[in-house]
Amino acid sequence: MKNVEKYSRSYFMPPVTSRKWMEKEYITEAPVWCSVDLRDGNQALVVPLTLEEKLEYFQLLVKIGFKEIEVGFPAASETEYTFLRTLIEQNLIPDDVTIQVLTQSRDHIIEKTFESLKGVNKAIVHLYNSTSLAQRDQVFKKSKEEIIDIAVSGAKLLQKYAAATEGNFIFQYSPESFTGTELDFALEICNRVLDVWQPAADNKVIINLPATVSLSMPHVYASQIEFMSDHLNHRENVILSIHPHNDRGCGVADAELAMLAGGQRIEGTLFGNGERTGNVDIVTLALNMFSHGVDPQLDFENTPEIRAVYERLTNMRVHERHPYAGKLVFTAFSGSHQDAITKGFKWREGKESEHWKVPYLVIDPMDIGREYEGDIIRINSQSGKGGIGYLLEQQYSLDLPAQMRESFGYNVKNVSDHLNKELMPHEIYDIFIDGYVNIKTPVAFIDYQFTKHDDFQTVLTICINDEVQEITGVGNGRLDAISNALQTKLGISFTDLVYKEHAQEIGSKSNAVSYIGITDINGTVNWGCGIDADIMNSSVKALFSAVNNMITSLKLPIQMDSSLTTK
Ligand SMILES: CC(=O)SCCNC(=O)CCNC(=O)[C@H](O)C(C)(C)COP(=O)(O)OP(=O)(O)OC[C@H]1O[C@@H](n2cnc3c(N)ncnc32)[C@H](O)[C@@H]1OP(=O)(O)O
Ligand SMILES: CC(C)C(=O)C(=O)O
Repeated sequence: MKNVEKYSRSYFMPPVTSRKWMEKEYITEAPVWCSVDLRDGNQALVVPLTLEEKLEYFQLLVKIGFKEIEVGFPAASETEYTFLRTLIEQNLIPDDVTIQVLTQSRDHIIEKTFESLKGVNKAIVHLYNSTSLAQRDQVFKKSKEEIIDIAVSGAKLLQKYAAATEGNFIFQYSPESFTGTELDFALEICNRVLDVWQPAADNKVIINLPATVSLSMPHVYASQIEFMSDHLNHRENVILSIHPHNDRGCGVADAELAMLAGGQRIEGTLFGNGERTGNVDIVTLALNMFSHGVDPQLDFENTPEIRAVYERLTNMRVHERHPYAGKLVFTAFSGSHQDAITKGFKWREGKESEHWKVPYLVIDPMDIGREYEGDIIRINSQSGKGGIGYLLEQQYSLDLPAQMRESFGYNVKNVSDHLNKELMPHEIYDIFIDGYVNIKTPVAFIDYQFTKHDDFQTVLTICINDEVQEITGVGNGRLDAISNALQTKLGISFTDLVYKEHAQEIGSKSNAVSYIGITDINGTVNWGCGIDADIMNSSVKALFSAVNNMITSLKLPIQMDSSLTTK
């Protein structure tokens, strides 16, 4: 790459080693979740949400189970202000939900923020100012002490306005651009704010350490969080919150490691909407926990519905590969994956109380509102017999013999390859019906009669080229008698009959399904299937289908025996 010398690492390692988080294996309990969809998410949209959209989105967040929701930046615009007033005046905030509002450290903005909160029962007031070296030098052009003054004066203003406003207020401070801030300075500014607020057991304060811009690998952020957690004043009365963004594609990893490192609360959004590459995705974080058997305390049992509401309101799209929620994330097109998944499902039958272990599926898609049909096995030229057979079985109650699945699987793949498209279940069904079921050309089955002495004797009525004929045969069973009649009278030969049958229940209809494979003179197995209300008819139709497929594929001339009688 040209210009690589332009870049270097612009984050700060903690002055002392902070790596205890490494010894922990996984997250054992849900953090306090705070949705910032309506603030950080909203401020990143091409067109921010309208009042009505914000109200609907708020209801969605409440339904999912968020107990803390940052509802906006009330001093930012009339919509933001009116939204908050609507929530309060129309009593739309459930008792167990605390709303949060964001403010800069400027007197008139804080004043307006408290004005917007009048009548609220309880709220978190979130104060921020930027602390990074880059912002101090380039944006604020202020010394460290002057930046601390902004934070401390804001902290005092929050106290002043809170004292003059009815309601319970929890204070939160964010050293914005924390990840670009020297750790000892970040610690100093947070401690100076804490010293103003004097948190207590019944008056805890939130310190939120954002990866406003993600600048490092996740282990660095985790060490930064652990350092802060270990050194903050009043730590026992501080709720340590984290707020990762996704600039390096590591938002989820940042959040997970930071939780191991002492983060008790997470600010993020649904599907990772938010500034630039977005905030951390709470759906992924919560379902990652769920996949480890830890209850995330949020309800994502219907992700397709949540995704639909989110997409409609934000006008953003959830990517097909988005963890858990993307349209294709549980879908296997490839043969070996389909084979393992379908075998995994079979293996699990009767063992539903055991932990989930189906290969390739981190969780059971059904647990989050996905469907087995259409969501898991889909067919194209990369697919194999396992998946194709599974679809026929699940959707059409057709349980092909193993060897037939293989042969049919190659046929279906070829069709998909030549058409260069995915095949829907009904198309696969049509290929099966057209190619294997009750095949009537060149030889159509019409009727049979049997008599039994030592052997079975049959008089078989068939039709070739619109001519109805009767032929006879003898065998040690009914099917054997028919098979012999066809071979001797039509001048064809085959061996090794493979046979399978089962009942097919579709709706109120019940049919017998038979599958027959015959081996031709070249050693190739030719398959046929018969479907009929009567089981014997289904077997005979299966045999005729297999024979017809063999005649067609070998281009055999049918030689009628002179002893045939024409009806
Ligand atoms: C990382 C984040 O997501 S932080 C949240 C960002 N979100 C938003 O900004 C969305 C809502 N914001 C707004 O609508 C507007 O910015 C308002 C209404 C808050 C303020 O508007 P304005 O005063 O017109 O403009 P603006 O935000 O550009 O103000 C910049 C000024 O505030 C100062 N400033 C910026 N942030 C802060 C802060 N947190 N505390 C104190 N001062 C600040 C800047 O240094 C600058 O000062 P200057 O005028 O002396 O140069
Ligand atoms: C206001 C702060 C927490 C923020 O949104 C960020 O730093 O990304």
